[in-house]
Amino acid sequence: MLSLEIFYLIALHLKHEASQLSGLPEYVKIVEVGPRDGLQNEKVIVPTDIKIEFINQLSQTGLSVIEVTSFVSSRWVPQMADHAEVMGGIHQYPGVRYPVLVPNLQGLQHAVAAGATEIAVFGAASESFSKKNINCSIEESMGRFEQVISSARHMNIPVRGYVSCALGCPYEGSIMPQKVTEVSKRLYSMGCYEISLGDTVGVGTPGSMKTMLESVMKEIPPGALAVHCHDTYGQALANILTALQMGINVVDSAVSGLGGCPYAKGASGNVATEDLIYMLNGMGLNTGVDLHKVMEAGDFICKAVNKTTNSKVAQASFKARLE
Ligand SMILES: CC(C)(COP(=O)([O-])OP(=O)([O-])OC[C@H]1O[C@@H](n2cnc3c(N)ncnc32)[C@H](O)[C@@H]1OP(=O)([O-])[O-])[C@@H](O)C(=O)NCCC(=O)NCCSC(=O)C[C@@](C)(O)CC(=O)[O-]
Repeated sequence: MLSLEIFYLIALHLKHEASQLSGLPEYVKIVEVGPRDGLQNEKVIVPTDIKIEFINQLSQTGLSVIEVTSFVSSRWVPQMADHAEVMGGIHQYPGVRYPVLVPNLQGLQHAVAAGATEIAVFGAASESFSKKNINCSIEESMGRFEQVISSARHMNIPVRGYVSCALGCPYEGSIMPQKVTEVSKRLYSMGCYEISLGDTVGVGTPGSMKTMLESVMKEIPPGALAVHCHDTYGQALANILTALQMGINVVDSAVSGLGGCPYAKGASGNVATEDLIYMLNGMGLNTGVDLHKVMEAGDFICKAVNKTTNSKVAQASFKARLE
């Protein structure tokens, strides 16, 4: 029988077993995307006060970046229609940044009016996905992002850039690493401080991750890259470890493994933040995030949306508590 104490002793033991893997960063920054990516795909509209409470709980876990909502069309993503209320309603804790997704100038204006001080634009390495997700070609999206990034820079608003379908597309299948590199390079050249490479459908493996990163890193330093792995095929942690070994130290994740893009059918949630922290703790890598508090926030949102957690760590801990 595995008691809760034993569960934590194992976690602690793993933590003290300092990393024998070479080339890993000492600190890994986690970008929590649960309130945005995690909830955007939920069919039932989550009440605004639940979203606010969820974000406030996450803010007290040690996370330094929490992506809170997206200023997209509510006709396209109804779940994010309360973006202004969420942005205005959360308690902004010192030391925590609260970026929001913005697809165009209209989104930027609304985000700024609601109090956002950091944004992310989101492009894709797949032509079909770009059309399905933001209703324009890659080339058109680059024109829009140029306007958004230039306006944001005038307001001293840092901009992150996403590149979806970095390891595969739900409509086109495999995507050439050169295409991922080209789109990433353009966003980086426009002024994005960081490029988050999204395995939108979660089809990548450590092999394809390595090949893709080798290509992208010819143009962008690892310090300006992040990975964003959905876990559809159970490869997310292995893919993340590959990225860490290649010098990347920013990883996106969602509490309880919530998430998915409404325009990427068949994709499951993001890598669970709890599972990511457990792995990093076990390798002796610092995140500054309290696993227990993250599990509590995960428990809160899962109960609120009537879901079972996708986090293996949360499941194991819950089971241990029952025994
Ligand atoms: C980009 C658009 C708006 C184009 O949508 P469109 O229909 O082509 O827009 P439009 O410019 O033709 O305007 C049509 C209407 O939309 C309105 N509109 C126009 N812009 C906005 C805005 N910003 N906010 C609110 N409303 C807006 C505009 O005012 C107008 O309203 P109307 O006159 O008909 O009443 C639409 O396609 C859209 O909102 N797409 C967002 C899709 C989305 O949010 N997907 C999920 C996020 S991406 C993701 O999850 C992947 C990621 C980032 O996690 C990484 C990974 O996993 O790979």
